[in-house]
Amino acid sequence: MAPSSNSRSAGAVLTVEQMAAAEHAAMVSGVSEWELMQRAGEGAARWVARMSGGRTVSVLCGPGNNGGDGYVIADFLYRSGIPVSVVAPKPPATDTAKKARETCVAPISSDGFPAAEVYVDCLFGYGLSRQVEGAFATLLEHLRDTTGYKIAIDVPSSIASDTGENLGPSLYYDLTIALGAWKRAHFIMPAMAGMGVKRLVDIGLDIAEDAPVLSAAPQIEPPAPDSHKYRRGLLAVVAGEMPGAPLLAAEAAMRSGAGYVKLLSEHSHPDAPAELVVEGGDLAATLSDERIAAVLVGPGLGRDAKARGKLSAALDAGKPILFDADALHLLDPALIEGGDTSQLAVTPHEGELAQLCAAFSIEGESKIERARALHEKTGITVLAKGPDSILVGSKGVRFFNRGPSWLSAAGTGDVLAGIAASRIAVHGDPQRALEEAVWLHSEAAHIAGPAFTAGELARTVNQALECFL
Ligand SMILES: NC(=O)C1=CN([C@@H]2O[C@H](COP(=O)(O)OP(=O)(O)OC[C@H]3O[C@@H](n4cnc5c(N)ncnc54)[C@H](O)[C@@H]3O)[C@@H](O)[C@H]2O)[C@@H](O)CC1
Ligand SMILES: [K+]
Repeated sequence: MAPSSNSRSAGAVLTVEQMAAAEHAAMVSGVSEWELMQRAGEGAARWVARMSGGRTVSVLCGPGNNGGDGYVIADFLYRSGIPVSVVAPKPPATDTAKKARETCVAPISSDGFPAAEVYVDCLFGYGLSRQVEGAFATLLEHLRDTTGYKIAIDVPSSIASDTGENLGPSLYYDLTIALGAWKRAHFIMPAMAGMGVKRLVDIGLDIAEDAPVLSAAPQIEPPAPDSHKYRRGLLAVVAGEMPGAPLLAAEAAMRSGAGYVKLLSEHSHPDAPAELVVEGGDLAATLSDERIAAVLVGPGLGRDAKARGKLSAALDAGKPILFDADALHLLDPALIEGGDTSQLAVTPHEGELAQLCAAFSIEGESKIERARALHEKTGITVLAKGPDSILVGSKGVRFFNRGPSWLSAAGTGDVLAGIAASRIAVHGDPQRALEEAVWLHSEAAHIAGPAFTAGELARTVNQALECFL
């Protein structure tokens, strides 16, 4: 029953089409759908058994193979001595689910909603294709209103796997057990917020290595023993009209690994910390310093002709650049034409991503499609940030788990930009830097506790670094 050891499904985040193709490939290679369902059902049942701790379990089964998994789970639990029953408003519609029901020794009823302490939702998986109605909707409403421990198998039964769209009664689960591979909905808001803890059951699928994946925690290298401030990375933060945002970014950057952070500004900054070097003068001349390893431009920049001139000077310097905030409203095809875009990165939120897509004539139905199209058209590494961040670069697509919701505060985007730019200055790899930045930002928020300010968050990043050394 155990999947083969050369399974390559770990971390992949698939569409329904990719999932069906992976399962089809397994069947072509000689693994039957029944065998896959056994692996999925038994793997999920082991989690359910562990979480139920002897409490009564009710399994809700739908007509497709998600329901089939439900019968396998119920059968496994029953044979393990756990008190379990099944509710299935309709009989199975697939041969494999029929076989699972015929094999299941747990008691099965077609109506009612049994009182239980643990509920396992197997009404619909990635085959959900329309609004949930009738008896299935009634079951989900009961499930929503009960106080029991709720487990979704593969995906919550009213959530569309590719888009995260809600197609029925909306409810919160304590645990969601993905089967074979993650689906996009597992990392799309607001669907992700209703899934509770997420776990993945490997069923031995062989998945293309370039498939999008869930980001794994980075390993951050401490400075080499012979490091000095320039070798550790000199970051230039280009300031503009508003002083606060670049200062926040610089505060975070100083605590994210760069050996030296300079604020390039024509204003005086009496509030700047003593460790931050503030440098005026001609921007193009200053940026020509070959010791500068990376440039951050955008926070507090402004959006007028002068700001555009600064953007242009930064691009002419030919360094790795991170563009954020106002810079994302100024970037266009003419500005980047002829440059090496592989060393450029952007960190747009939803609105800024829409702005970039308009500027670069890009269409896409979802955030991932827009981010991917922007990267493919420009070569720029794109972190579409938010509670459901998606990173697209030359190494492919990375999804992330949700960070603390306390991050929804003014200035936290400037902190993220500072961290990411600092990491670029350290090693020069924009995709790796952005991935590290998402983790550091999120971990810093955990450390900072509730209701932190952006400044407090920026001053916590060095503590977050310690978690990844
Ligand atoms: N195909 C495979 O090889 C495997 C599939 N597995 C399971 O199979 C699931 C996918 O199975 P299916 O493709 O059969 O799909 P589902 O079980 O998700 O449900 C699809 C069935 O429900 C019907 N349906 C869709 N939306 C409906 C709605 N709103 N109201 C009423 N009926 C609706 C469809 O017509 C179809 O009969 C996965 O999520 C996973 O749980 C696992 O057993 C692993 C192996
Ligand atoms: K389900």
